Amino acid sequence: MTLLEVNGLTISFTQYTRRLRQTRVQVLHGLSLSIAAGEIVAVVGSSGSGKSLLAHAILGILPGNARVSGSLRFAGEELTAARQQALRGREIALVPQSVQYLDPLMRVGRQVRDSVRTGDPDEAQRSVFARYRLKPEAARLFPFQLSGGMARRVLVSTATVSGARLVVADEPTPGLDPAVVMEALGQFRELADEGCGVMLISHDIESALTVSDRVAVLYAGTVVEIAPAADFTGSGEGLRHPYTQALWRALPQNGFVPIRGTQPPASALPQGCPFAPRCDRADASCTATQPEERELRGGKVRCFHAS
Ligand SMILES: Nc1ncnc2c1ncn2[C@@H]1O[C@H](COP(=O)(O)OP(=O)(O)OP(=O)(O)O)[C@@H](O)[C@H]1O
Ligand code: NI
Repeated sequence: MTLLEVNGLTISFTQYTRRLRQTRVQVLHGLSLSIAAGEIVAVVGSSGSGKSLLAHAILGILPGNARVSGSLRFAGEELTAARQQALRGREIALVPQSVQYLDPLMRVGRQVRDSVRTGDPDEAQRSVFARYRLKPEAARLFPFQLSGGMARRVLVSTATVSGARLVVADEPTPGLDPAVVMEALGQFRELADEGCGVMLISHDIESALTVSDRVAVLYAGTVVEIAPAADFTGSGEGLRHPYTQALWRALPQNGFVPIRGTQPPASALPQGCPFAPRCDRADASCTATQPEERELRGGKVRCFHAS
């Protein structure tokens, strides 16, 4: 069953120039993806590609100056602002990037109990702490007293007790102990195996692949490819988009081949394909027009040349 459907999501911000003139900068462009119950979809892409904006749009927590178009559907019904508010922290939960999202002045046990939607909050908090190997005494700690690993467990506890059907996990802060990252990923896999849909936002394609079913690759504010995780193998010949292949080949075990150039900023996008300036296969059609998204070999791609 499709839990989440994002269709043609476009987001722009009003910005003021020095002379107080208003300009609009479009930061997400016609972004589409879906997540089924029981599935982990990794959303990967470099800094500034639009991952967090996508998450915030789904949760309905974009800043007030954002203008949004396109459609969001949850369990077959349109996600209006009112419905987002009703479902947030209940059917749709965010696992934020860091403990900074917890209330610094409230003991973490209380914060987890406050997220419980059905049943006895004390019992639910005790059992979720046991499930994630948090000692009962940890409930009395404040966020600043947690180690990185404990913090991740508390954050995932909050989402778990909420009974959410869709979990949107923004990547753990880079620099987190690899063992802690693997543990957090395992917890998301468990939630998906219990029937949740999980959006796993990550910089780190390699670790995300260990638990994901499909991967959506973001570049300069749009999805350039959606691929089954199994396509990330060998020299990447099963992948569809040159950027995805370049990301794959940039990994140490695949030869560390660097990608030349940088992702263009939202305020200075090229007219055609945003990846064209960095792409070996780009020709005149690529620099003239932005490719539409199309289906290819069980995935999706935005590239004229992919076959
Ligand atoms: N409130 C805002 N006003 C204007 N532009 C914004 C705002 N929030 C984000 N942006 C821009 O939107 C783009 C996407 O930002 P986003 O935070 O989604 O990136 P990201 O992929 O999550 O990056 P990171 O990996 O660094 O977290 C960036 O170019 C950013 O500058
Ligand atoms: Ni982000």
